[in-house]
Amino acid sequence: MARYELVKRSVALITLTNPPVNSLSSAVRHGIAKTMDRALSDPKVTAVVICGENGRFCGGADIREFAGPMRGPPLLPLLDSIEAGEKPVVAAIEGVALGGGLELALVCHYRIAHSKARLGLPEVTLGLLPAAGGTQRLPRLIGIPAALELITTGRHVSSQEALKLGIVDQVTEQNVCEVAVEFALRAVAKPLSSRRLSALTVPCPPDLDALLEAVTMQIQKKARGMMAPLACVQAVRAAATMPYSQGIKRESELMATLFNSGQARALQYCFFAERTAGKWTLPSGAQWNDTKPREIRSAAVIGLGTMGRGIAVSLARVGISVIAVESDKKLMETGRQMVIGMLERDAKRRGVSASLNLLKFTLSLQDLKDVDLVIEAVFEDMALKKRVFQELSKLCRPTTLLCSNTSGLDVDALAGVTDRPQLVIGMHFFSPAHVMKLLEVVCGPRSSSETIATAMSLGKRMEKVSVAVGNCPGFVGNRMLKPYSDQATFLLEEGATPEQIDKVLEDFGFAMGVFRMSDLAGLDVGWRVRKESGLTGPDVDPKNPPRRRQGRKYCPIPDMVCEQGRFGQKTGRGWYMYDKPGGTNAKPDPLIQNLLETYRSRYGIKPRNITDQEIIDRCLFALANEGFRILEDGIAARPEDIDVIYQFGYGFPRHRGGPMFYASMVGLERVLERLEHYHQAHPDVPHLEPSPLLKKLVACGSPPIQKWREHIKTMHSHL
Ligand SMILES: CCCCCCCCCCCCC[C@H](O)CC(=O)SCCNC(=O)CCNC(=O)[C@H](O)C(C)(C)COP(=O)(O)OP(=O)(O)OC[C@H]1O[C@@H](n2cnc3c(N)ncnc32)[C@H](O)[C@@H]1OP(=O)(O)O
Repeated sequence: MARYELVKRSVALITLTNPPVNSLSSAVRHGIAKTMDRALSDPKVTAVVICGENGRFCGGADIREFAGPMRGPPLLPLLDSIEAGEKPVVAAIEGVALGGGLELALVCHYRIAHSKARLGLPEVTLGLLPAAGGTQRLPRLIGIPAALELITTGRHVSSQEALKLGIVDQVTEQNVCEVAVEFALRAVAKPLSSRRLSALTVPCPPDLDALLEAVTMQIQKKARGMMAPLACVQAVRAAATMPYSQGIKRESELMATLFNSGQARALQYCFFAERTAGKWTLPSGAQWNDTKPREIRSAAVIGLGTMGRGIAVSLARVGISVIAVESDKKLMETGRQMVIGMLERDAKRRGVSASLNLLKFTLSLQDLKDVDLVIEAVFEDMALKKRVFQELSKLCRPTTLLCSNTSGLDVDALAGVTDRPQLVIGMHFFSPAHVMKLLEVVCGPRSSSETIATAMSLGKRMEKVSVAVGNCPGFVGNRMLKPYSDQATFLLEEGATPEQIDKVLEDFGFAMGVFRMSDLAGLDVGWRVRKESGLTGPDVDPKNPPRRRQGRKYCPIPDMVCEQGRFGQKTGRGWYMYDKPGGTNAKPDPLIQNLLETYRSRYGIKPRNITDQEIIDRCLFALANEGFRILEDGIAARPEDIDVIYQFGYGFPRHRGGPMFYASMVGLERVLERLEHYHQAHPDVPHLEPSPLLKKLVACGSPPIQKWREHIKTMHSHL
């Protein structure tokens, strides 16, 4: 796990060998301890270079080890002993030096980085802090303000920025090990005392308290409810105000409070969930690592509404030539200007030139005959989409992939009107598509494995987190949204207000509460869907009992809000009021309060005091319950996929893991008991009836989330 070689007769070259990222597992720590002892005790050795195999210095502590008992040499004393050694040690940083990897580099007396390397202390993103001396050494090296920013955000820096900040001593484009060995030879005669960071005094800004206060306030606003960034601030404060020996104790104490916290577990779960999500398998056995995706050089986007524009930008900025189609000249011109503006702003932010030459705008579908892939993003209307797919099927060459950006319609029905159902797939982007990281890849029963591989790989190329899901109304994300938002509107009937519910959900950590989100998305979208499905509007049978539709409970309040022309932010009124149409500053509206009071008195509902806990339980357990049904229906392959979708598509707080992880943390027995309780109180709400899978898991002793799949295995997969 650490290879030892003697090079240039007197330099010990220690290579970490733990692919893929050379993480500091117990075996690697053991290897470092052994090889360092050998180097320090061999009189032939005058200097040491530490590097990592396969072009990566070190990706930090082995995160998988955090879940079990700690074995092997502890990292902190091991690193302290490297720094204290009497022979110069040089870190040769290639690829990454992250977390414990950078902490290892910081105890080396010199650091040489390759020009393409990235460095950082990302522990905060895992709910932790850099607890192998990072919070004490980095401020001593680069000062409090810069260290505070890097440690509290977990941001990676390029080697060029690291050089400017003073983190590394030299950046090279050559072989970094060879450069480091030469450097080490030159360092042999030089004194080491000034190179031991723990012995340096911290350059302390005069306004330390004001700085720490400002950063704390920023964190409370941006990373609401998260413990780790605040603990990082306290650790850096210790570096500024205490000698190293005390600061390091404070660092360990703060780490101890974070280490076993639910937030750390959730964030580490998210780290692995995100990586697992891309690994799809079909019932046929075809899977992500044995199916070659097609190369996509050219694409077309049909429809230049909000979604189409964002999709066109996402494609063009990764070098794919795009033909954008609109049906009307005026709409096409507006779309063209918007896409060009978005692409230019995006390029400016990234410091690259905008790839405007890759864009073409047209009114004719005929222009699409030679593209590799088409993404349809027209209005959410099945008849219209079918017409488009029929035309595409006639026009495009037989090998062109046909994708739909539908947010919930039947992808297989679209496949059915084409001559190539195996090349049809859903690519469900989230709005705004050039910003949101999530892509649901909706696999129809006839989508071929090559088509799935191509859509997944295209998602990755567009820097999306892509999740393969099965085909059912609403797929995963929007299907789960219904029970969640239904609970919120039922709570309005019973006595809650939109602002109360939103505050509870936002305090839980959601980026936006359900009503604010609905105002942003536009209330008319759901209204149209409800009208089309006969839940509201003129087609509803007047004999239908009030507040019941299709044999179950129905809350007409959202329809009543829409009937008043209140469609959300775009009309300046929705669940809230805004300064103007398009405004974003939501204020409670007395008219909504009146509407709710009138509604309750019309139906004889006596409003009651609803607790925050009830709001959380009913909204989130209904959400997770549908997630269990999605798992048993085989629409998502694993709970991790659902959680990734909710985090990246619906603003679920990452430090809570996602709806399924949250349910597992609360305890499945409690989720089951609460659902049973609420279903008893509302027997006409089927979404509250506990799913068979939830019951089965509880009956099996509530296994950890990573084991749920074993209980779903026998069920049918729709992927
Ligand atoms: C009361 C009790 C008190 C107890 C106190 C206990 C004290 C314990 C003391 C600990 C000392 C602290 C040490 C340190 O401060 C803590 C850390 O270092 S935490 C780790 C910090 N590092 C990171 O966050 C980096 C994470 N990795 C990445 O960002 C990326 O993987 C990468 C390195 C940039 C590479 O990216 P890619 O090339 O895209 O590759 P992947 O991301 O797909 O990864 C490939 C593969 O590797 C797995 N992996 C990556 N990093 C780690 C890791 N650090 N540990 C384990 N595994 C890792 C990843 O999951 C992928 O696996 P695969 O999917 O292929 O199975």
